[in-house]
Amino acid sequence: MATRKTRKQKQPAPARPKDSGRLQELRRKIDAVDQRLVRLLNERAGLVVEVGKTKRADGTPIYAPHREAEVLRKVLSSNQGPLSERALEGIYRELMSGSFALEQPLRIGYLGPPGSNSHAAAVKQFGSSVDYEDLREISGVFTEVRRGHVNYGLVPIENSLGGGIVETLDAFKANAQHISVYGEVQIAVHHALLANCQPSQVRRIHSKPEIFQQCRNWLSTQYPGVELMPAASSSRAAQIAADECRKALEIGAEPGAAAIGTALAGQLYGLNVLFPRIEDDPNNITRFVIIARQNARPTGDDKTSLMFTTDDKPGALVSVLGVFQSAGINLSHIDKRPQGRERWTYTFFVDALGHRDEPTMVAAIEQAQTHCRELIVLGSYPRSRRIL
Ligand SMILES: C=C(O[C@@H]1C=C(C(=O)O)C=C[C@H]1O)C(=O)O
Repeated sequence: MATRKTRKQKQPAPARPKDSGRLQELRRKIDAVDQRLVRLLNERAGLVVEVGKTKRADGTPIYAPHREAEVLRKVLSSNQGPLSERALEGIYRELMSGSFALEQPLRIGYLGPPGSNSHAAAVKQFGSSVDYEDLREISGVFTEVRRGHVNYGLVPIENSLGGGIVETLDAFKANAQHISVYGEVQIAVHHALLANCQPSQVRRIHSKPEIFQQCRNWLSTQYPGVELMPAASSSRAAQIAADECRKALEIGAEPGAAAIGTALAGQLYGLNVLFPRIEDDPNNITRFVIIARQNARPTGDDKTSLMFTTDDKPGALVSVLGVFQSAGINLSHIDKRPQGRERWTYTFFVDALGHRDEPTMVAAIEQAQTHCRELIVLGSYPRSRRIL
């Protein structure tokens, strides 16, 4: 008996709508513009190579935040659209990242492992043409910058909801003589609950203590009795939770471990997003500082970070702050940490608007010093007004 072959009828491929003549013409024009853009980008790159030679000859730092601020200001002010400022800034940041590779490859240290908020901030600031080194502790970022193993470091300094990041402030106390604040970066931060179980099975949540703080209301409503486990970073927390889940599954137990971190950390370490955006404030912003072994030049719109310990007498702090008030210098940030040697004495951290080379700032710092046991200028750097 002849078997009937069920031959699949070859279906004709669905007809792709033909690009209209208008679309083809527009794309031809885009291709021509791209050719011109590539030539122009390489003309710019050729100049950057020359800048790099000059810098290497006279020892000028490769990364120049004052110049980047100027480039961005000029570019954005000449933009007449329809490209948005955000899009243009993104393109220029990546372009300037490419410049580093042409001048001298840069190595940036951040609080890792990959997938942390520090990682996101570093990539937004320095782009994809630099090398990154993920470090395990904030203090490690300071050490590696100090030792010259990385050119620059990026560390969180404060969060709009939770306030100062104590490890960073303490690391400044330990390294102030050797490290400068060289720049600042602000990023919008979103936290996700990451796990490999059902929401009702979560028993333990790992994260950085500051992140628990930023999700405090959400956690107390959704997970009142759950164990909160501190980790060095949110991405480290995701690694730990993923390991615990794996081990629980191996012995047939319920995987009750979760982490609060970025959705990217979930992807990297194999955890699902149970709940996205669990931060109590949807406009949650973290400010990071770039640390270096050199000082940044003035741009006309700068900040100066100061660290000081006052004399132990009534009104000492008011006297220091009063100096800046009298000089008409605005203060944008104040924080404090226990000084460490004597009980109930504090080290204060203040950001003042202006550059340390400006005469009014020079005079104010000199005057403030007379009210302090010790005052150290941590650095002056371009003020960042944008949230990346
Ligand atoms: C080219 C330079 O080096 C770097 C790259 C820049 C650029 O591509 O425009 C700007 C500042 C520097 O961080 C420079 O200093 O001018």
